[in-house]
Amino acid sequence: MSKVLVSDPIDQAGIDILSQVATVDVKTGLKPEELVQIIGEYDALMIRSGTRVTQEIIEAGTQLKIIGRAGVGVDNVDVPAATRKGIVVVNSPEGNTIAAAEHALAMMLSLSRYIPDANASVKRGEWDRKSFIGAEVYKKTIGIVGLGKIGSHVAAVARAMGMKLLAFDPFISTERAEQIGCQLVDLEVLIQQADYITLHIPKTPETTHLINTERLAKMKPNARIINCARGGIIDEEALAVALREGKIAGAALDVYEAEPLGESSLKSLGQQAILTPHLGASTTEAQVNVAIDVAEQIRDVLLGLAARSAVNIPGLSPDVMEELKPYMQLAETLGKLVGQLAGGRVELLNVRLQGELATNKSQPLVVASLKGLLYQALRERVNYVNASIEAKERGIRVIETRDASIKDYAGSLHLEATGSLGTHSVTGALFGGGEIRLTNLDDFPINVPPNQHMLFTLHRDMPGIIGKLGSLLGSFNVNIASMQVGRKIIRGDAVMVLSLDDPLPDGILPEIIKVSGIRDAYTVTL
Ligand SMILES: NC(=O)c1ccc[n+]([C@@H]2O[C@H](COP(=O)([O-])OP(=O)(O)OC[C@H]3O[C@@H](n4cnc5c(N)ncnc54)[C@H](O)[C@@H]3O)[C@@H](O)[C@H]2O)c1
Ligand SMILES: O=C(O)CC[C@@H](O)C(=O)O
Repeated sequence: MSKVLVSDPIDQAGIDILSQVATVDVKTGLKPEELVQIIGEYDALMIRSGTRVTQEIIEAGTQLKIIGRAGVGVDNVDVPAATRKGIVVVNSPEGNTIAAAEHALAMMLSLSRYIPDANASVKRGEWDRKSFIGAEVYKKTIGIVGLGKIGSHVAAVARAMGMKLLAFDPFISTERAEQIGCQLVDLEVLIQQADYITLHIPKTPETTHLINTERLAKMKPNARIINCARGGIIDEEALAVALREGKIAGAALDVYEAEPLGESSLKSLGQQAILTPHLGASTTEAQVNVAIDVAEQIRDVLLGLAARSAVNIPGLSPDVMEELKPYMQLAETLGKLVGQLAGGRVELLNVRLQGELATNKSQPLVVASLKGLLYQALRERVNYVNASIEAKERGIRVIETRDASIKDYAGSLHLEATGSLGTHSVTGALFGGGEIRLTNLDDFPINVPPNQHMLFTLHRDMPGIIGKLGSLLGSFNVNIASMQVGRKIIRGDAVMVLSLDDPLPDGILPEIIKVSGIRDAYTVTL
């Protein structure tokens, strides 16, 4: 019989499902070294946010087939390490949506009416009605940063409470925002106009310290900010200073840069700060939802079936998967690339299967392309199961075409996306050993393997440009790993594709565009 280790507190409903097919050991509060010691016995590991599943634990898990995260965020799992070992990582993308949204709303009302402090004062035996004069949310402006599942539910409730709704989400169409009743605005506008700012975004390099000293300084003095998303999106030190100096009126946090929250200047603040210990998902309903959702997937995988919400491996039957896997990776890579070239707000994605590939089933490749396209917005929350629904909800129109007559390579995949930066296209094929090659960019022939950090320029094919760009990158200490020019005619328009060893530093892109002959430049992280 299979063995499952449950290393965080999980609702009994989940344990009951696992027990149908496995021996279940519940061992919570294990130290990392203890987990490393015992994980080798188990076929599956089920966790919440308390267990950090590091590469070391994954390496020691020689029998592991699946890691189940009873919740949304898989930021406590080394997903690339699990993927390398063929371990499926599953989550529950929606099980705690309502719980987290309601916690954010509860925080907003608690901040407005000083409920935690008023409650404490009565319990101390006081009857102080003067110190807790609150503010109404009715007719106030709420600024929602991140209009995904949780942000949308917050919007619906806030709207019903008579609030004016602003939202910032660079990956959501204006139409979708309007459907939800939100006016889509720039982050800076939201920051300056909102009375309440609530964050519902993933933590990514772009969102880390999104709320910093400068942005806090631009908020209204009566502004109140709520973070029930991820710690580190707000710079906690900067927030404590802004609250202490009265630059903003209040903050409610459920998540922290380091959890549990240790020494922190936030703790010494008065009623303008409300702190909860990562309780967003802590409702009976949400815990039952996520436990069932994830336990069912662990059970299915242990029975040899597909998982419905795998973060890293699609829920296709093994034979289809085996055949399509290299092309799925190609599609995902091209999706990531074209999504960034077209700008976040993609409206249209055209997926064309070419040559021999045209005879294949297109649906898995379309899904993989969408998963890549949405990765920047949704990170680990987008998977092969929800990619199509997420795209639909974001108003992304998908067109699938096939052209068996295009035979530049045995089989190739062409993606064209239209977004806020215009229309861009990229084609890719698989070379010997399944190696991915980018073979065309915006109709210019190229032949380059994808790289984690890439720079693309559109320029006039004339002497000196390559040298100038190389020197400029050198002056910013950026090392070029490889460079290729694609052109249709000599001294006409051309594209340059550079693979870089390092990410491009902030502020360099405008400098690149200033180089005489360069018309446009795009940076991409794969
Ligand atoms: N406190 C808790 O216990 C708890 C519980 C559940 C979820 N969460 C967290 O809440 C957050 C939102 O979850 P969700 O289920 O709504 O996710 P979601 O994927 O449905 O929505 C996230 C939204 O953020 C947008 N986004 C991405 N990058 C952005 C950026 N740079 N600027 C603005 N918007 C951006 C995306 O387009 C998307 O619409 C996540 O961080 C999740 O981990 C916390
Ligand atoms: O397990 C928890 O309670 C945290 C849940 C939440 O942060 C999530 O990512 O789903």
